[in-house]
Amino acid sequence: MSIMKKMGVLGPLGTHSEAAAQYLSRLLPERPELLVYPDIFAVIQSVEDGEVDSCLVPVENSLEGAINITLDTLARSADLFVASELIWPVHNQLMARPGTQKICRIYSHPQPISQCRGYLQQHYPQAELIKVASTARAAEIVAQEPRGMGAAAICTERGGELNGLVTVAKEIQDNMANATRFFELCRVTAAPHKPVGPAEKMLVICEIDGQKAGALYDVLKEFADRGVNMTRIESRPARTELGAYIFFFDLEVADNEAALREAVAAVARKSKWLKDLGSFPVVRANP
Ligand SMILES: O=C(O)C(=O)Cc1ccccc1
Repeated sequence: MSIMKKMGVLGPLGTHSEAAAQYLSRLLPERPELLVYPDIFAVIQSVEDGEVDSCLVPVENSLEGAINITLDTLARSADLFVASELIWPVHNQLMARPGTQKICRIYSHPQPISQCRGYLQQHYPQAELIKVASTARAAEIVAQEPRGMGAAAICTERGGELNGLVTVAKEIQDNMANATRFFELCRVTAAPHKPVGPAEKMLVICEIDGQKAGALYDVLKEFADRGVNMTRIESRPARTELGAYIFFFDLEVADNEAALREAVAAVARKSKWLKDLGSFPVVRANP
């Protein structure tokens, strides 16, 4: 009998992350059991600690940009690779306890609060916006608040329903093309599962000497000279000193394996350190 694989996600039940993980898990060779954690740092830690075999964490949203906690944790981790990327459409609902009259406090994860900024300014300009660890946690808090306090959550329909909330307004994100990229992360030391498709992208993280003129240009030139297409660049403070930065490069994997390998090796020589987080397939969800 094989032991069931485990996948960590941001909880409690009913988050966008859980919905995305349910979708991805159906495509995997072995469907994992989902385990929920209270914040993204704890989710990634659970893979590093071997409590779970993998995790699914958000990395970037089409309206709001990078999810810094994921990038910072990936930069510091020595032990993880990206097994797949999932592009997940995000639908935000405004939900409250039945009978809620005047909404004056709105809870959610920081990303949906930003994704719905236009709607909130138009309909609830006076409401206090309260950022919590996840959308499902927001629904839980609203369910526990005394009646008549005017609390609402921006959450998934399932997150609200699991907590007895009803929909006040549907699809309140400012742009209907709102999507989030998630990474499925696994431990390098664990046996990898069969990839869900051919490799499309590669993630490389490195620290470049911020004091040297043209240092970033020199690195980008290594990709450009070899015709390697960079699909994303992101930077985060290295957290060592002011002005030191870590760069995240998404590179396209095509029929360019040798060129890609050479470019990454050349960039490694120009970096303080470089980590190859692997080449991975991209799943575009159509739930
Ligand atoms: O809070 C959630 O539901 C999450 O899973 C985090 C999140 C928030 C917004 C977009 C994608 C993931």
